[in-house]
Amino acid sequence: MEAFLARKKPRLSQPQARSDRAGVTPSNESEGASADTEESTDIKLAMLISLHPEIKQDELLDILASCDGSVEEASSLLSTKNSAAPTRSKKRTAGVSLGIQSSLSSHILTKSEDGSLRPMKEIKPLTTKKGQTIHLYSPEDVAANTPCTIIHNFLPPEEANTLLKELLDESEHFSRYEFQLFNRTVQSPHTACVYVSTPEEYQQQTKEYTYGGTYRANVRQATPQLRSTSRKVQQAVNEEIQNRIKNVYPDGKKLKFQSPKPWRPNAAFVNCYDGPTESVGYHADELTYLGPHPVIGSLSLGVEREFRVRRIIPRDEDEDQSSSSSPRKDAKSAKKSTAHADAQGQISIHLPHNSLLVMHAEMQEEWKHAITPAQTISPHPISGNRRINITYRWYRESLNPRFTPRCRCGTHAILRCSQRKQESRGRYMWMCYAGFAPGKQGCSFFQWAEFDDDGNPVWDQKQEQKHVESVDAAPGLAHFSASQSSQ
Ligand SMILES: O=C(O)CCC(=O)C(=O)O
Ligand SMILES: [Fe+2]
Repeated sequence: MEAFLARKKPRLSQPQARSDRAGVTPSNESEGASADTEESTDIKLAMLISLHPEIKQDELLDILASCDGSVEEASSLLSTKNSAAPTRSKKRTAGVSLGIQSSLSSHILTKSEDGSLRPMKEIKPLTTKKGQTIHLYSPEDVAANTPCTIIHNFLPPEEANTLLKELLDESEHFSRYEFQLFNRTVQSPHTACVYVSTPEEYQQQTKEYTYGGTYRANVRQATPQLRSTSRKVQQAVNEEIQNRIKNVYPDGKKLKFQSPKPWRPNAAFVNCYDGPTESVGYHADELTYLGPHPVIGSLSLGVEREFRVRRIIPRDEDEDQSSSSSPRKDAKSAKKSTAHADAQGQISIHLPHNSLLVMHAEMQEEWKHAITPAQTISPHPISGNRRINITYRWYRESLNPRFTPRCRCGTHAILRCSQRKQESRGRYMWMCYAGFAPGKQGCSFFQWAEFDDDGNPVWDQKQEQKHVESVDAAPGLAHFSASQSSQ
C-alpha cells in the first residue's frame, strides 16, 4: 500500500460504479435526489482487490488507471487476461514479508520513499500533504491531529488474550459482506459478524434493521467476554468524551447534534482481517441508527495494523486553481490549493494489540477511515496473521427502524450527511439504498433529515404519529451493560 500511497494517484475522472459494504457509507456521497456515482480510488481499488485477490495491488492500480477509473472495464479486462494466463495461487503473498512488531510511542514518524521511517523535526502542528502519510503512535499525537483518542494496553493483558482467543474461535462463523457492483455481487475484503445482547435482539437485527439496503444475515449473541469488556469500554469512552468536550470543543460544549446522554453501547461489530492483504476501504460508518455525530469505541486485538484517516474535502475546494489571472487571485488560490493539498494527505494511526481507539463525534461526518492492506505485518503470538477488531456502537432508540422513513421501493431509507457540496455541507438526508444491495432495485427516494440539538429526529406530523403509536409497542435494543446484570 505504501508504494501506492507514495505515488501520485492517477486522476480517475470518469464517474463509474458505487458500492457499499453493509453498515458503512461509501467514500463519496451523493447530494440531493440524484445519486452521484463517483467512487474514490481506494474504494475502486478495494473492489478490484476483492474481485481479483490473486493480482498485485500496484498492477491493479495501473490497470484501473488505464481503464480511466472504470472498475467494470478493469475487471473484465483482468478476467479475460486471467483466463488466458496460467493460474496463480489464490492467496496473494507476493510483495508481503513478515517483520518484527515494534511498539513505538511518543514519536511521530514519516515514511520516506524508500520505506524507512524518519522522525519529523517539527512535532506540532502536523500538516499532511497530498500523497504523504504521517504516522502517529502516541496518544498525545493522535488526540492533537485526528478526531480520535487512543488508549494503549487497555485491558489487563490476560483479559485481552482471553477475549482475542474467544473471538478467534467465533471468527469461524464470520462471513463477508456482499454488495452489488453493476450486475455482479462483490464481497468485502475481510470477514465480520454483529453481536447483540439477547435472542430477541437477534430477531430484530436480522428482521428489522437493515445495512446498506439489506437485512443482516450474520448476527450472534454477545459472548461473556464481549459483554464484560463492553462495560469497561463504556466507562473509558464516556471519560474520553468528557475530556474531548472540555479540552477540544468550542466553549467546552458538546457538538450540535451530539447526544448529551452517557454513551451506552448496544451493538458490537466484530471484524477479522486474516493476513496483510485483508482490509476495509475508505468509508464513514452508516449513520442510519447511530444518528448524527455518533461516538464509536473500537478495540484492536492481535496483529498491529494501520488505521488510516483523512478529511472529507468539499467538492468546491476540489477544483484546479491554476487558471487565476491576478496576483491577488494567485495568492488566494495558492492558499486554497495548499489547504486542499494538506487536507488531502493521510494520517496513519498504528493500532497495536489491546488498544482502544475512540472515534469522536466529529469523525463520521467529517472524516473517512480505512484499514489499508499492509506490506509487512508482525505475527501475533496468539492470532498469527489475524487481527480482530470490535467496534462498540450505540444505536439510538429514537432511530429505531420502526420510526425511520421507508423509501418508495419499501426498504428502509438510510441516513447520510452531505459533505461534498459546500452549500449543503453538514445537512442530513434520508435516501434509498436498495440499489446497492444484491438482487434489489433502488428508487430515487430523498428527504432532508431534521434533528434537534441533541440529535433526536424531528419528524413530520405523519411520522410523529407513527412514533407516538409505536413507542411502547416493541422493545428496543438492550444496552450490554443493562443485560449484564441478568447474566
Ligand atoms: O478494523 C477497524 O479498525 C475498523 C473497522 C471499521 O471501520 C468498521 O467496522 O466500520
Ligand atoms: Fe468503519
